[in-house]
Amino acid sequence: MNDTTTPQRPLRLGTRRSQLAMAQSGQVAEAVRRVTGRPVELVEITTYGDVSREALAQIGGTGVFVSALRDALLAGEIDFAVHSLKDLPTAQPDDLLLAAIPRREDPRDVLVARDGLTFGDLPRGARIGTGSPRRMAQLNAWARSLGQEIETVPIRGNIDTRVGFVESGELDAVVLAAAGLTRIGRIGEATQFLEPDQVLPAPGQGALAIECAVTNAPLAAALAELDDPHTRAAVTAERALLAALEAGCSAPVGALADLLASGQVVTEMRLRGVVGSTDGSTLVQLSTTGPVPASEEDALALGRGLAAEMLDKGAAGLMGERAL
Ligand SMILES: NCc1[nH]cc(CCC(=O)O)c1CC(=O)O
Repeated sequence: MNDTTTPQRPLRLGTRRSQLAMAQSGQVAEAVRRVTGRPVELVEITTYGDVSREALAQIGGTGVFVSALRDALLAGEIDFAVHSLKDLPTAQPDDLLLAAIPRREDPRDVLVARDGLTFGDLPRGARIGTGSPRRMAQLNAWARSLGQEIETVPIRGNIDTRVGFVESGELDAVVLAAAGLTRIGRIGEATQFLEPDQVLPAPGQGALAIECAVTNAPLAAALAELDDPHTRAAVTAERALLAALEAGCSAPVGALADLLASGQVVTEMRLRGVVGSTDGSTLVQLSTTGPVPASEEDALALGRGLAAEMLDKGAAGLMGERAL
């Protein structure tokens, strides 16, 4: 066990500087202190995604927020890093390990609209800000189904910036992840939680991933105490669906796995997936249920199976689109 005679050096947690990254790193740091009994210090790292003014979709690849943290891990400059799971590319590098995926926050998207409005109350021609093709596709499809007219406006920036477009009156509403607002203490500004039947979240949304080098087995073992197996199974299925569609984080793909229960007893896992054209004219939306995955392979198979059905229904033709 711990050697109590020599003081242990702090564990170094690499984090981006944004308010959201600092909030989630702070929360994980506290949990890691609890399970390891060691001090944890935050090491700030600037990523390309933080400094680039290009639209994310134009930078192209997934993981722009992630690579600088991973470089620091591999260089031994930090001991572990915390990522928003939905920002992680689906392919895991061999030399890095997702040591823990803690229990996830509410995975839903929320609307932050002026004057406390909900989606159905928005006036004709309302301008809704989002840079995400997934959100655009589903918001436009939802509006069509209600006979409503909206305009989706591509924006990016941190949470402050995006909510700021509503406060300034430039936009009628923006759509954000509930989890991000919750982590920075601003979920009270949401005017509506968007139900997954209307807007499926991004694969992995609301979940965090705690990553360390595969070579650091003692740390990986300690971090594993923070893992939530149901969250891990769910996000593994969601990300397998994304990978099998050969889509990246800027693709118009939503996915959500959840547990179905009969009384208190968890019976099955349900996986829902959607891919659509950004104008909302076409959506391929499917759902499947199966036994709660007992292994990573089972979870991968659930996601791949649904992706195959979606491809059968024409999903591939909807994936070429890029935001902006
Ligand atoms: N794409 C940016 C991003 N990455 C993670 C979150 C916060 C929510 C989460 O942890 O899933 C957000 C903000 C948002 O989508 O509103």
